[in-house]
Amino acid sequence: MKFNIAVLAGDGIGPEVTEQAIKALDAIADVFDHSFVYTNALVGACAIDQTGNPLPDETIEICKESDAVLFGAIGHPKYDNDPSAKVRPEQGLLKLRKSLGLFCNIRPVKAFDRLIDNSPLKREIISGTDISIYRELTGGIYFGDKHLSEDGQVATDGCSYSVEEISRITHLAFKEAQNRRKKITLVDKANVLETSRLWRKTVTEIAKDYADVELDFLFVDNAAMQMILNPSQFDVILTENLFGDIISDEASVIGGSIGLLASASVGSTVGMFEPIHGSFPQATGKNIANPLASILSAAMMLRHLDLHKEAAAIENAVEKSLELGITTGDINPKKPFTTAKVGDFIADFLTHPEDTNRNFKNIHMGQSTII
Ligand SMILES: NC(=O)C1=CN([C@@H]2O[C@H](COP(=O)(O)OP(=O)(O)OC[C@H]3O[C@@H](n4cnc5c(N)ncnc54)[C@H](O)[C@@H]3O)[C@@H](O)[C@H]2O)C=CC1
Ligand SMILES: CC(C)CC(=O)C(=O)O
Ligand SMILES: [Mg+2]
Repeated sequence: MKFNIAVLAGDGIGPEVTEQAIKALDAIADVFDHSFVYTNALVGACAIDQTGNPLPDETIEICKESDAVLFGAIGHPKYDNDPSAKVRPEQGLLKLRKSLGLFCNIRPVKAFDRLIDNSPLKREIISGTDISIYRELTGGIYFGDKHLSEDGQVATDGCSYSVEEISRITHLAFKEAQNRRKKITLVDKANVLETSRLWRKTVTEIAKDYADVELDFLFVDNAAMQMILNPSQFDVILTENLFGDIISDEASVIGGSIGLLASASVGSTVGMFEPIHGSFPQATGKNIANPLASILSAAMMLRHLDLHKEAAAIENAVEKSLELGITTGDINPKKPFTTAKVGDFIADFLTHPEDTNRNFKNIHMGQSTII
């Protein structure tokens, strides 16, 4: 089958990790006789540099006309270090999510068996952890009215949620829980925030339609602690935009590195598939960033396109790279492989899964493998 994929590689390590995901997709196309047609488009700091706009209209059009969007990362220190910058790369990502109606961001968090001892958390604490975080993505404080007083002394960010915004992601989260261990934890701050109280009320109402799913509530401060103390208690976590952003970076410690955490952003139109990490500016161009989050995001994209065998093949290849230690320095500091070599291994394993000797030979060929 033929699929049109919009590729928004973005800034920093975005292009390097996205290139590895495309190697994996090309290998899948070979093995399963598909055709992926890629259209590159600008977003973020590189889009500002070239057009003055972090999200050119053309990018939105390309995404809307595609079957799926593969996103890298955006962000650049020249904006992070300039609080008065009027145009920022992050505005491009937020507007993109809004324009494509991507209200639901799904972030799976797993303790990979092979990596359990890489986590700073104890084996007995993280063992068996398998969480699906449902983060609301197009509402809340990231999208509220912003204001800075004329004298620059007071800044305001508004946070609002409607019943409709809460309901649509809540239904998706309950359906996911029905296919998993049938438990949802709503993470909020309902002891303080009006928006959180609306979340509790709305989610409690909707829960009546899903009698087989257990619903519980946790304040976000306690949830942050529970994520470290006892993460395997969680099945599906449902939460608003800001809390989901923070708690999922925290949860990445369980897997051993944020460089492993993939995500799917879905909603009313085309889906977008993106690692949860940012542009990791310190690593730009160094060939050291972990590409597995991007590769696993491509696997989530394939699942969304109903290509389940293909997605499983990528996940299996990632497991193999972890098993053999063909991984970057964040999880393999003693003998790190480069970003590109990890991508080469995954692609080669996908096309020749029975021939580990060949896979090894391929990644040891050419320029030095180990940094
Ligand atoms: N979705 C996106 O495009 C996001 C963009 N950002 C932007 O990225 C820029 C940098 O932000 P930071 O807060 O430093 O977050 P970041 O996620 O880029 O990096 C934080 C730390 O995570 C680790 N890390 C991240 N990606 C990794 C990878 N692939 N392999 C190995 N280690 C990895 C590194 O230790 C890094 O110092 C900022 O401009 C920010 O606004 C931040 C988060 C998400
Ligand atoms: C840069 C933000 C807009 C995005 C972010 O941190 C995220 O989606 O995880
Ligand atoms: Mg984030």
